[in-house]
Amino acid sequence: MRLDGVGRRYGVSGPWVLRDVHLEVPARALLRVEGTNGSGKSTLLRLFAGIDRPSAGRITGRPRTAYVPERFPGALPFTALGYLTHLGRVHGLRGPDAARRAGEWLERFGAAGHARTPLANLSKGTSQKVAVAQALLARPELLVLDEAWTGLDPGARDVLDRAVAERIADGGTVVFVDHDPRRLEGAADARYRVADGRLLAEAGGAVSGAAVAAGPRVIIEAEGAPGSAPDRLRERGGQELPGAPDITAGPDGTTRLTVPAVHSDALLRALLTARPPWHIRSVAAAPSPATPDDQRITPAPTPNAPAHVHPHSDEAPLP
Ligand SMILES: Nc1ncnc2c1ncn2[C@@H]1O[C@H](COP(=O)(O)OP(=O)(O)OP(=O)(O)O)[C@@H](O)[C@H]1O
Repeated sequence: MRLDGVGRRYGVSGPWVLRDVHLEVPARALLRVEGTNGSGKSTLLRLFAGIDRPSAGRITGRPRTAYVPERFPGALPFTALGYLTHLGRVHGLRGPDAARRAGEWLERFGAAGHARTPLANLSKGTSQKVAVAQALLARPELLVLDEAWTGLDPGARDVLDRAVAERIADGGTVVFVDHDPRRLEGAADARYRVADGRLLAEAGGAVSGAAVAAGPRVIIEAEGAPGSAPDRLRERGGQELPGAPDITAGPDGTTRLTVPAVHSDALLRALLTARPPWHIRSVAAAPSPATPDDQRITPAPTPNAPAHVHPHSDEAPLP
């Protein structure tokens, strides 16, 4: 998708909230948008999402897009499952597929018990789970998240982190706004700031998703507790873990997970906080043509976390 000279103002003579935005949105990338309150982030995300039109310039090459708005219209006359099934059909899924995926996402977010609850009666957090699930249902090529983590419990926040990694591993692009600087910290391929109506590229971003995939990689050797068998992880191709690691058998019964370096912290966190937790044996830079030696960069346990972490009871188990 491409934005050429895009501007937006509300009303014919209102002030320009955004002006002269030029951006090529790459495939397979995570883009972060920052800015102070009222700077125009949500305005930009609504344009990305295709639910608003620019007042100037044009947007071309729109992929299949889904959007989690900053405020979810919760008073619609549906149950949670009915709403998600309906949205699945709107996104082009066949009836039975829509209902199945709707149920799976409610389950994944720990909200299956509210499948038959009317949207208007859901708690704020459960309502937010439904808002996020509707966007993930149809595996969009472009996923637009406007403060989508707000109100989610820690387990659901992890599920969303993993879903973001899955979309990117699947070749998609995710654009997100979040006021917490730790959200997906270090994982964004590019960072932008909206200020004074302009979209500015921040230093440290602007690396393409393809560059992340081809860039430095980290090998984690970990030992799974019974019940988190490596085979099950491998069957799923690691798609539900941060960074969608390649998973193979390591030495001495360990599991070897190879992941782009930018996702390694998130992956370590997911392993250490799994129920039951994984034991990290080693973390090493993957050999590359430039650095042929497999340099051990940290022995087990990792310096920032004990080898065994007793996970918070809200943490989601690994698949
Ligand atoms: N529908 C609208 N009609 C008129 N003005 C609007 C409308 N939507 C947004 N604005 C104005 O556009 C400006 C940018 O708003 P926007 O919601 O995009 O900011 P934001 O960066 O997302 O803010 P926040 O961090 O508080 O969510 C604000 O001055 C806001 O009042």
